[in-house]
This record gives sequence, structure tokens and C-alpha cells, in this order.
Amino acid sequence: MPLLQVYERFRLPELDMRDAFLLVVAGALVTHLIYKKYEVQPSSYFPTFLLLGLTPCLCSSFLLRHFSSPVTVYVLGFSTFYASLLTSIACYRLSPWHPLARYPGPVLAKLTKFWIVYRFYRRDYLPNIIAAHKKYGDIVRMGPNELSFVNADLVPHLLAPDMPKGPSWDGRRNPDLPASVIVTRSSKEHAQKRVFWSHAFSTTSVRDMQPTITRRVLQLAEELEKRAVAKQTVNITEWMSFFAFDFMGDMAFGGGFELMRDGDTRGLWKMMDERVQGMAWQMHIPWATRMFLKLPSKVEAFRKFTIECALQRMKNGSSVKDLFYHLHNEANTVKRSLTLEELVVSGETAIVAGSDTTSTTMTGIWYFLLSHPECYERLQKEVDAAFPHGEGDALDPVRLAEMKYLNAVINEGLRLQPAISTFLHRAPEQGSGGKWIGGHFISEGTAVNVPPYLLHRDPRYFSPNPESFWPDRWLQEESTISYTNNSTGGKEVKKERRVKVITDTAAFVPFSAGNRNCVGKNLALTEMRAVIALLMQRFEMRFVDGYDTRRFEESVMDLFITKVGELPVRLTPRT
Ligand code: HEM
Repeated sequence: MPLLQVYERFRLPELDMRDAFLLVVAGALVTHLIYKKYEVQPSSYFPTFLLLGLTPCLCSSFLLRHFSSPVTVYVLGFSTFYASLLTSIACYRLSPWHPLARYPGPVLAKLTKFWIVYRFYRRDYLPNIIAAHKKYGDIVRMGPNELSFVNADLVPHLLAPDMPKGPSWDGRRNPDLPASVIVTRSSKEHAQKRVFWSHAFSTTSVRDMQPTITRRVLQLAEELEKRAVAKQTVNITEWMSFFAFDFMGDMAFGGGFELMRDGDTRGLWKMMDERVQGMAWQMHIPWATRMFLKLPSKVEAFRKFTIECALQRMKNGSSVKDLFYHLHNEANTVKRSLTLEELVVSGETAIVAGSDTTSTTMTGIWYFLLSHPECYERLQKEVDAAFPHGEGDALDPVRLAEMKYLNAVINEGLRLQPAISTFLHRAPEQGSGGKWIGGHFISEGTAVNVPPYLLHRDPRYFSPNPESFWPDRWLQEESTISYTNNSTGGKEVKKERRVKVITDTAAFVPFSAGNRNCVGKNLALTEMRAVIALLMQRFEMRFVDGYDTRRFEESVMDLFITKVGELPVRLTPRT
């Protein structure tokens, strides 16, 4: 019995059974205190082993003289330890002493992060956060240490330079690899990395990318034309995705993705999809990331593919000033260039951040236009007026940027279906001690969150009809609304009145805000304008016969990135 011998040898003080159990409970309470004070991350294996392995083991040893079997001792000791630890954590989180005690929220959300994990796993976080804000107001506790804010006045402070990315972003990166710009939490490091990206997506650089955009948009139109002529149904979701993926492949690695030409024969799109789905819930338990990465998944397969692309791009070079050109510092604009590993994670980031977001947004815009034929027609007229028949393709970026209705349609699509719907996640800088935001003290261990979807549909910021697709809200200052008045003895009278249109751009954050906003915004807008205008110019588009639009609406999911289901349409070439 080696443990008994150890016990004998070191002659642990003898405690009666009650005191021995109390000691185990005390060990659990001290462990909780240490966790709270020092924020020991479970990914720090040694301290975790000391606190969660050695402590219960040592405390349980005082029970050895009371039971004949050491197995019984350690099962009882460990169970008591963990039950006490979890009870202590739960009581503290629900207690009036917790720093976020005064904020209302769902009880399970206050208790554990596993509530958010479960909601993302079930893909119903969006309806839950909507319901929570409706019930509790503008500021809701959506996690043990997390507050969600729906208040446009506070957005600039919540997304300020001194509010770097929150802890959930640690769950979106591989801790064994360099952090790409989007997951870098330290402000200093983020600024160093952002320089490369800012060069890559400056107005001049996006202009340099124009030939690639033009080539890919024309290719998209040609592929769709083949299907239109063959009278095939086209899943526009798939084609927007293939386009965005091929284009980001060009940008990040000088090409190599040919989904529009070959289809998804290598399963690249599926790989990305699986990655997005897994990350959606894993990111909320960042301490488990390392463990998840050990499991076989498409994340690794996707990584291998991007390494191949990066090596190929380095070997072949490129005639185009792509993202790689800037990140590899081929123009010598910054002091150092990125290492191969940094280049690979950056390329991966560009593909994940730049393709799903753009394609989901464009698919959403097509859905809104097709379900509002009057808007479709008006946009087509604007395209035809700007690019008259026979005078070339609707691809001139300068003219497209000036088209008022086109840009209003894009804004309205971004408003109603933001690519990141519920999670602009931030926390005070480590070592800052915390930050006051609009009378609320956000301590260092607290994360804050801004859900664009909720801001975008809030009648205080977008009115009238915040839930409706109405591009004119971006163009008009006043509008006429109809209402019924039954004050005259119960008889309903239809009336109209002029109202001020509220379009509060402070609440419009599809690309986020502050110095960690979307660095690819200009590129995304340039791409989207070109795709929408050219397809409008070339085709008549409509839903397939008998299509029930609820199918699309029900397919929209918040997987951190918004994902949409199939959108089957029929295209007819315009003569
Ligand atoms: C419609 C298209 C797009 C939307 C709606 C979108 C949205 C966003 C949002 C909301 C963020 C900020 C996340 C946060 O604050 O936590 C972001 C960041 C970012 N986006 Fe986009 N994005 C789009 C297209 C693109 C494109 C085409 C690229 C090109 C590679 C790109 C690259 C990035 C990068 C690198 C970041 C991180 C920036 C940083 O942390 O400094 N995005 N995007």
C-alpha cells in the first residue's frame, strides 16, 4: 500500500473524519480564491495540475485512516473537492458580491460559460440574446463575467483602442502558432501587425487589386450564363461563396482556388464550413482550445492546404500586388517581413475573414432584392442608367461607388443581416486595472460584447420599420407612414403622416468600429458593388417557382459568422 506508507512516513496529523472532510472543502475554497485572484488558465498545465490534481489528492490523504480502501478515499475526496469547488464558484457568481451582480441576465448565463457554448452548439444564440435584451434592457449579463451592450452612445467606448479583443478570441487561435492580427489581444502587438494589413487594404492597394476583381466577377457572370442558358436552377449561396473563396485565394496566395471552374472537388469549402461551425462554440471555452486541436478535424486539413498555398506563392511570385506581397513586405514599406508561419496564419485569416463574410452578405442582398421586386427594378434601372446597354460592363469602381441606390441597398443588406451578428467582443487591456464606460466599471476580468444585429434593428436608431428591407432609409430624411385611427367612435380610418427617418450611423457597425474594425472593408465593398451591378446588368433573376421565402429566413444561423442556407434562383440572360 504505497500511499499508506507515504502517509505513515510523513505522519500527517490525525484528523477525525468530519475535520478531514472539512479540510477537503477548505482546499476547494482556497483553490477557488487562487483561481479568482490569479486567473490561472487551464491551458497553463502545471499550475492547473497543482490546483486541480495535487490539492485534492493531498487533502484527501487525511481520509486514509478512516477507510480501508484508498480507492474509496480518493473517489470520496475528489468528489467532495470538486463538488465544493463548483458550489463555491456557482454561489459566488450568483452572489451580491460578484462585480456584475447588479446586471440582470439569464440565470444559467450568469452561472456558466457552458450556457453560451450550448446555445452556439444548438445554433440558437441569436434568438436567446434578442429575448434577453427584450426582457432585461440595454445591458445584460450574458456570461459569468460578460456584459452585452445595446446602446449606440457607448459603442465608441466599448470598441475603443484601449479595449482590445476579449478572451473568447483566444479560443479562435492555435496557442502553438503565431497569432494573426484578428486574434491578437495586446494592443501594442495588434498595432504592429495591423500596419501590414493597412498597407494591403489601403485605397491604392485595393485599386491595384481591381484587375483581379474584374477577372473574377466576369468569370462568375460567364459561369452563371452557362447555367442560365441551360435553364438550370442556380444556388446563389454556393456561387457567391465560390466567387468569394476564389477571389480571396487570389488575394491571399496569388491564386490556386478554382471553385467556380471546378466546383468544390477538394472539399475546401466544406473544410471551411466545418471550421466555422466548430469554432462558433469552442471559442467560448478558450482554455479547451489546445485539447480540441488535438482531435482530428478539418482545421488541420485546412491549415495543410494553406501551407501548400503559401509555399507555392513564395516559389512562384506574383505579378499582382496581392495580400502576400504586402505581408511579405515585397515593397519594403515596413521594417520587417513576416515569417512563413505568420504568413500562413495571415493567409488563413484573410480567407476566413474575407470570404464567408462577403459571400453571406451578398447572398442576403440577393434574397432581400428578390423578395422586394420594386427595389430590384429600381436598382436595375440605376445600373442601366450608369452603364447604358452596349457601353461596357458595370465594373467601373469609381462609378459604382457613386451609385446612390446600389450603396443604399448594400448598407441595408449589411444592416439587416450583418456577417457578424452577435459578437464584437472586447475586454480592458491586461494590466490596465479596468475602464469606466458610461457609468459602468468594466474590471479587467470582465468582457463586453456589442451585438450588431440588435443595434441594427433597434427602432431608436433605425426608424420607421427597422425590421424591413427599405434602402430608402439611407437616402431620405423624411417618409410617409400609414396608420389606422379608430378614435372616431370605433370606426377605423386609414391615415398618413410624415415622419423623420432615423438612420443613426453610430449604431451601424457591420464592419465593427475603432482601430480593430474590418481592415478589408474597402475591398469587400468594391467586390460586392461589382458582383451585384454586373449580375443585374447581365441577368433577370427570380426565385424558383413556388419558392417559400421562409426557407431562407429559417436557414440564417449565427455561427459567430452568419451562415445562410440555399437560395435557389432562375437566371435569364438580358438581351
Ligand atoms: C461584407 C464583408 C465583411 C464584413 C461584414 C466584415 C466584418 C468584419 C468585422 C465585424 C470585423 C471586426 C471584428 C471585431 O471587431 O471583433 C472584421 C475584422 C477583420 N476583417 Fe472583415 N469583414 C468583411 C470582409 C473582409 C474582407 C474582404 C477581408 C479581407 C481579407 C477582411 C479582413 C478582416 C480582418 C483581417 C479583420 C481583423 C482586423 C483587426 O483585427 O485589426 N474582412 N471584419
